[in-house]
Amino acid sequence: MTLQATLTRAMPVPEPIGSGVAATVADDIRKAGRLLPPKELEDALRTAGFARYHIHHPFHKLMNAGELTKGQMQAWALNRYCYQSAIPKKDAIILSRSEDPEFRREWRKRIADHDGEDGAAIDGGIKRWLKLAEGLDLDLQMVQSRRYALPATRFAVGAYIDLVASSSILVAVASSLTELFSPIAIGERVPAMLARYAYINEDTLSYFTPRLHQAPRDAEHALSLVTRWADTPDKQADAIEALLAKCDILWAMLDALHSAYVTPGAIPPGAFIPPPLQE
Ligand SMILES: O=C(O)c1cc(C(=O)O)c2c(n1)C(=O)C(=O)c1cc(C(=O)O)[nH]c1-2
Repeated sequence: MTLQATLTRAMPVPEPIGSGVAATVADDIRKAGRLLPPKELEDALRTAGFARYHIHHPFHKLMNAGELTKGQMQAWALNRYCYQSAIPKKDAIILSRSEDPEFRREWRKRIADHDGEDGAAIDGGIKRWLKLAEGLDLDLQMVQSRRYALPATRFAVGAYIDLVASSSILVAVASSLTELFSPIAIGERVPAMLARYAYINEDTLSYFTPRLHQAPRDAEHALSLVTRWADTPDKQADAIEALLAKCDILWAMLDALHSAYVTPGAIPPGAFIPPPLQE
């Protein structure tokens, strides 16, 4: 099935809700000291997380509206490579923190998804992301060096690594729950990119095809663990706050892109400079 066909069967997009709800739900749980039943915790995570998800960011809205220049699209791909390449490292940290072989067996699939398998015979997400970068005419060595990423991108990615390394394993796992929403983001982004940017084709976007089944598989696993492990009101609040912290990390990366590449004259010294006259 083509990527486009897969996406036409994608899930409906929920309406965003006020972010005030997201900000207070963890506090309310802590204050009330009432343990939510698993289904209510799941609903709270979904509602609070989606309200703060990067799908609502102005940079994503510009992208989906077909309003990014090619240089801005390149900046997005180059910066997001930093995130993509850090994902298997943060998953290795999470693996290393568990004593449970069953947990590790399931979680290590995430590393294979990004690093590839069978001596790289099966491409992983990192290689597929580079294919996207190549399709956007970026120099791959420049992308892989990560040297030209924005300072805030590097700080945001570092914050994700620090979060999973320094918190409880519950918080580390809960922080991955933005994956509940990534199929919605991909479902909007891919058809928009194919329709609105002449230089982008399905081959360039092949990164996203496996994500449409990997992300729901991973999110369901993480959600079942979080709803089981969060067995006190404080742990439930910790899980919600972890998801919101991760939303902030994703949001900060897009803030950085918007500030550097949409505002004229704001590219930080040393960061990627789009070639002139690219539209
Ligand atoms: O395209 C997106 O909007 C998007 C979002 C996210 C996310 O929400 O964290 C991930 C991805 N993609 C993705 O491709 C991916 O591999 C991934 C791993 C993780 C994670 O936190 O473990 N998030 C995401």
